Amino acid sequence: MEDKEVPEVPPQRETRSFLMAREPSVDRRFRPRPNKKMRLFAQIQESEEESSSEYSDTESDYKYQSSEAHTDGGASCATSAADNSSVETGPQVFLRLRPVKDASKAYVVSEDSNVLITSCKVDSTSNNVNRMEKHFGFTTIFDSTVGQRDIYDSCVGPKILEEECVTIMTYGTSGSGKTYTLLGDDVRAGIIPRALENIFTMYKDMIFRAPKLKLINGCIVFLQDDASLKEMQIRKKLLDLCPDISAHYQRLKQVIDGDHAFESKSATDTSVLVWVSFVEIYNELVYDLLAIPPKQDKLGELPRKNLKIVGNKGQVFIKGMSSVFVKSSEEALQLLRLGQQRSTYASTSVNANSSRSHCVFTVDILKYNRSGMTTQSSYKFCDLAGSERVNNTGTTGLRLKEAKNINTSLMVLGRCLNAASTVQKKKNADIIPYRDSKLTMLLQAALLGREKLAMIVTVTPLDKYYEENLNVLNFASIAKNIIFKEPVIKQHRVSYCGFMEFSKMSSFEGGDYVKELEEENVRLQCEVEQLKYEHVLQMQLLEEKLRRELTSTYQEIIENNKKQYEDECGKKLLIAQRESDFMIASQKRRYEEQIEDLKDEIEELKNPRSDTDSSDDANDSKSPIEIIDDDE
Ligand SMILES: Nc1ncnc2c1ncn2[C@@H]1O[C@H](COP(=O)(O)OP(=O)(O)OP(=O)(O)O)[C@@H](O)[C@H]1O
Repeated sequence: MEDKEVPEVPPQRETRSFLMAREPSVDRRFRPRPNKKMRLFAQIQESEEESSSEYSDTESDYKYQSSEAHTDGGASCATSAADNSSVETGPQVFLRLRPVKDASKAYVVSEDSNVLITSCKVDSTSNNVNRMEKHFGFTTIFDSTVGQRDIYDSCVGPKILEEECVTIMTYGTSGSGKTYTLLGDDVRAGIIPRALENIFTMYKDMIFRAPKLKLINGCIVFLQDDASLKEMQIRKKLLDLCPDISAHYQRLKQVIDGDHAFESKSATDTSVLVWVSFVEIYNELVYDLLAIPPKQDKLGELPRKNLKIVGNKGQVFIKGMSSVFVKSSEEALQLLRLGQQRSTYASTSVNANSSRSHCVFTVDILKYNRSGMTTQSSYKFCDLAGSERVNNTGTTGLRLKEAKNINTSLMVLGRCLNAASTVQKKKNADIIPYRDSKLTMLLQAALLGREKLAMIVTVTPLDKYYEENLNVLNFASIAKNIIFKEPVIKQHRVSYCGFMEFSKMSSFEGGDYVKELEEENVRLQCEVEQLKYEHVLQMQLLEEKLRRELTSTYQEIIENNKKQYEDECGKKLLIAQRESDFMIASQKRRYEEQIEDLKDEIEELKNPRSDTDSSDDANDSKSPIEIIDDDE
């Protein structure tokens, strides 16, 4: 059908928009192939040479190092394309359908799982073109029954094994499962935790324990002892800020180990250093999600500094971005969680926990070989914020501003992909407009075909999202049509003359032995540095322990004294109480006696003595006893 409708060389081709469904179908299997494939890289290179200093925000103090040898620890920074292959490559575009109740019948997956056929059965689109049956081709389509393990094995696993520079992005409408695909949940680990586990298992025996090499402003730099120590301190500070995920990590690891059998590499002549960074692009501003907060500021309250994306001679980097040295997948995951806590989420009408920013988590792997060659491979995991309808969803205020920024940057991404896929057709190719948004500036290496690009498109197969899904699918089909004829650079290579001074050594007799000794010396120096650092840490821990012990001893003494004092006081109180009871009792007795006396007195007063006497006399007279007075 397309063969007839699309002329091979259209006289005036309409600029395609990823926002509009393409007419009539976009399945590239049925479309005519251009006779000549584009040499995208060459054209871009040319345009970039002209404009490498044009960025509005590229005031960089970065100096691109030439390929000549540096003597002071610098690199001969010849980014090499030695691993180039001259085959045509393009982005891999996968489709993942989210499991939903009452899935729409408008989406049908072809038997070979490569083509999605859409046709509007219900009246969920106003656009007649959208009602037509359309075919969208993908590298692979994962229906809602496909789990996280298979997604990883198809989309990411092979790329980790190939040790290339890869950008993996998730794209889709809000709530369709982009973040779920990348991160997963407590039990269903996503792509990133699996990739980290894969990387650290693969390089298990090669992981270098001290940060001696670092990617600074796009170049691999050898760190002197003090700089290396500083990196260790930064790393410790950040890890201290991270949430404790040990239980969660153990659960995830168990799941991942059950799902995959990652293999370890054994290369005794290579050391591997792993660094991670995490940024978000929120309202067209770039924020570092792994920045150390200024002192006394709590998490969440830190004043966020907007960072600049800098480009220079094909290298893209974020000026001042934190890159953290990690020794295990757990540490990397801890930092990922920390960044996640700091990134911008909000509740929207379609997702209670919607990402309001584009997040890019990068894992840089630096490999130092005994030969003096250092290579770098990077994995960028990019969680794009969901495209949203803003017109009739009642979105207002900050959410509206966010949604507009998200949609604009996604539109620029669509334009870049469109430019990349059409540039082959025009003699004077359009420059890919990657400078029109922060997102595309950051991802330019992938957009220009210098790094591999894998896109996982997520779709919620419900009737109500039909039109939005068509936009997403059109976007995906544009990406799927890109062909990079120019080879993808698999790894950036750097030779470290200042580090090892191999060139000097090789001219001596027995140079190999000296080389080995020299290398051993560097290794030992690093170990000493590591031990020093661990010693400082141990001292700190010891001091802390001692303080705790002293505190508990003194607390015990204080408690004992208090108890003793209370006992004494109790005794004294008892004695005083007894004394006072005794006093009261004796006083009472005295008063009672006095009362008795007084009563007697009263009695006496009531019955005076005279009466008594007369009565006595009367009694006497009556008495039969006669008193004889002897004296008389
Ligand atoms: N394949 C899936 N299987 C199970 N649950 C899923 C799947 N995809 C998405 N979900 C669930 O759907 C919800 C929304 O997913 P998620 O947050 O990943 O969407 P999103 O595309 O990142 O959205 P936003 O762009 O708004 O951030 C989550 O609760 C997630 O667990």
